[in-house]
Amino acid sequence: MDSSPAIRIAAARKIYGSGATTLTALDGVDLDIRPGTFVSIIGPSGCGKSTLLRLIASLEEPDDGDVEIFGVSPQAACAAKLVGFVPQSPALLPWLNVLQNVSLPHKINRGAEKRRPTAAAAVSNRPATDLTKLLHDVGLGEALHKLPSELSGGMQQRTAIVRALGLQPEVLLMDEPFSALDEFTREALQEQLLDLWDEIKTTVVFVTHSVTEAVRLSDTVVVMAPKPGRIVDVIDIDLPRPRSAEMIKTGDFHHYEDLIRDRLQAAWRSPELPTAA
Ligand SMILES: Nc1ncnc2c1ncn2[C@@H]1O[C@H](COP(=O)(O)OP(=O)(O)OP(=O)(O)O)[C@@H](O)[C@H]1O
Repeated sequence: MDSSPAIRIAAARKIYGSGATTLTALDGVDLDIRPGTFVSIIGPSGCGKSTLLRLIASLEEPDDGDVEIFGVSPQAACAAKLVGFVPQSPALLPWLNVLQNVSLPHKINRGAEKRRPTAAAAVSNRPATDLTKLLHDVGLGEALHKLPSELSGGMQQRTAIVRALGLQPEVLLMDEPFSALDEFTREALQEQLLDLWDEIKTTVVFVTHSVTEAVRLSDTVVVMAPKPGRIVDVIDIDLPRPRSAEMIKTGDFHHYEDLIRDRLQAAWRSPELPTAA
């Protein structure tokens, strides 16, 4: 079996500003993510989680080190629509209804499949996405023809997730997608995301501040620390799937929550490291 990673990050470094205002947002970040796994990134505010996601999404370039997606640069992977992105706020087009919003990327990116690198084409080979079915699966069957202004925050975020999945990205990047939602909506969306992921089995990189969310969703939780932004722990979550809301109450689940909280506290307390200018 091919064990090449879906995402390979090697010695990545990202610096903002210059002179007295230099800030090392990421330093010495190494991370390999296996295809089809669900990886969460957690860490104190300002530790570089979003920056890391932006490097993978080719929205930023590292100042040093390498990022590869299925063996090609993030730019090439994005051109081939290998990468889907769900931002913190759903950013739907207000004049299009739900179905039109989720169909739009598909319409403007016909032919992207042909630009897929061989490594990704080998793992994809999926039938075309039935967007209407996906919308029904996430409980938006009654809302297909509604405008974003007629939707709740949770419905808008579900629309954004289906939109990102429409092009069948091999890598789905999610930057705190549920952070603005109440706890019950958040739990419901976690469940729907897990159901979708179970069906689609894409590689997911998910930024969150919630320990419970990270444990429930992930195969692996990456813990980061600030100053400079760096990875301090990579914890595999060895819990069976499917992970129902009931599992959150079990001792095994609490064990992982406690472990990650301990590592996060250590990350908060970790001393600032000197970085090469
Ligand atoms: N475009 C930019 N210009 C200058 N500094 C930036 C820029 N983007 C991020 N930073 C800084 O880089 C550091 C890492 O930011 P980043 O947004 O990646 O952190 P984060 O872990 O995602 O934070 P949060 O959890 O608060 O969203 C922060 O100190 C931030 O102020």
